[in-house]
Parts: sequence; structure tokens; C-alpha cells
Amino acid sequence: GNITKPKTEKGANHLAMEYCVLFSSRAESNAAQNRKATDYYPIRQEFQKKQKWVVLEDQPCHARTIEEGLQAKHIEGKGRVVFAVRYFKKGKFVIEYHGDLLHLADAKEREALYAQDPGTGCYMYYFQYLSVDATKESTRLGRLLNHSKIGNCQTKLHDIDGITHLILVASRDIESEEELLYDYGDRSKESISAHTLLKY
Ligand SMILES: C[S@@+](CC[C@H](N)C(=O)[O-])C[C@H]1O[C@@H](n2cnc3c(N)ncnc32)[C@H](O)[C@@H]1O
Repeated sequence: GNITKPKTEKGANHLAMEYCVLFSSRAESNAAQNRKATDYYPIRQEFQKKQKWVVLEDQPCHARTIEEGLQAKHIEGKGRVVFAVRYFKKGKFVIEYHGDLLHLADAKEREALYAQDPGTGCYMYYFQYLSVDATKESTRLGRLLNHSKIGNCQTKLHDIDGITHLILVASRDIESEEELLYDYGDRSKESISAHTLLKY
């Protein structure tokens, strides 16, 4: 659909503006058809005021517009990786970590299920009081960024029309041809011994 001008509050920062321009049409068109997680999970009243929980459907045609400036490649020993194919200024929106937005308890339940199949990769990202499950294969690139403690991106929660999105922004200036990396943030002993990549 057409990219519509976002309704942003006065004083909203530039990142928010840019991000809304990219996402507002999708957020609007999704609003009606999205299954709300609140349809499935009872949510504490004070929580509900702040957040609308939704399960976002995969939108490959929008992904092409949104995921501009990035390219996925395959690298021996790392699997798929994502490279910048243009310059990203520090603080700018890079990509959405797109998946199902879940409560922690539901995320843990799904993880236990995935653990039964050793072929399932790790695409569950925990952030404060929620988790985004991007395990399902899709055309979206956010799920393909690899880990580094000294990466060039960082995660942030971003609200668009009351819907929470997990996004990655540039933590420093990123040049074209650089691999996009962020800190998965998992410092638990069990995870580190299961996935040595988390050490670095
Ligand atoms: C969220 S996925 C990232 C995309 C993944 N490379 C793929 O091909 O689908 C997480 C998985 O990527 C791999 N990975 C992430 N960071 C890595 C790194 N620094 N070195 C090697 N493998 C890494 C691990 O297999 C990890 O379980």
C-alpha cells in the first residue's frame, strides 16, 4: 500500500519519525487483521494500558521496502549473515527483529518444545518483559543477524500505534560491506556452554 504520513507527537525524535514512515502503512493495514495476543492471554490491567500484544504476520512484500540497504549471505561456520550495503549513521534504525511477540512464560514453553528438535536454530530473543520468537523461517532479515559482544547494532523496543516492535539500531556508524552484529545478551552459564559463540 501507499506509505502514509505518520501521526507523530511533537518532539518525537528523528529515529521514531523515520521508523514510522516505514512502518505506519503496515501497522494500519495489520491492525484489523492481526490476532492480538490478548485474545489468547489474560494480561494484567496496568500492562494492558501500556502495551497491545500482537502476533505479527509475515509480510514479505513489505519486507522488501523495509529491509532496504541490507543483504544476506552465507558464510562458512556462521551460516547466514547480514551485511550492510549502505552507510547507517549511529542511532538510526537498521532492521526490525520480526517475529511473534510473546510473554516470557509462553516463550519458555515454546523454547522447551524447540529443544526437542536439535535441528531448530536459536531465534528467540528475550528483552525485558517480553520475547520475540523468530524461529519460523521467513523472508525477513532481522532474524539472520549474528552475535558479537562488540557488534554494531543494539536492540530497542519501539512503539508504533500502540504496537510494540523490537528493532535494531546502529550502535555506531556502520559502513557499507560491514557485517551487522549485535549482542544476543545471553550470559547464562548453560547457554554459553551450549553455544560457545556467546563468549565473544
Ligand atoms: C538468530 S540465528 C542467526 C542466523 C543464522 N546464522 C542462520 O543462518 O540462520 C542464531 C544462530 O546463528 C549462529 N551464530 C550467531 N552468531 C554467530 C557467531 N558469531 N559465530 C558463529 N555462528 C553464529 C548460531 O548457529 C546461532 O544459533
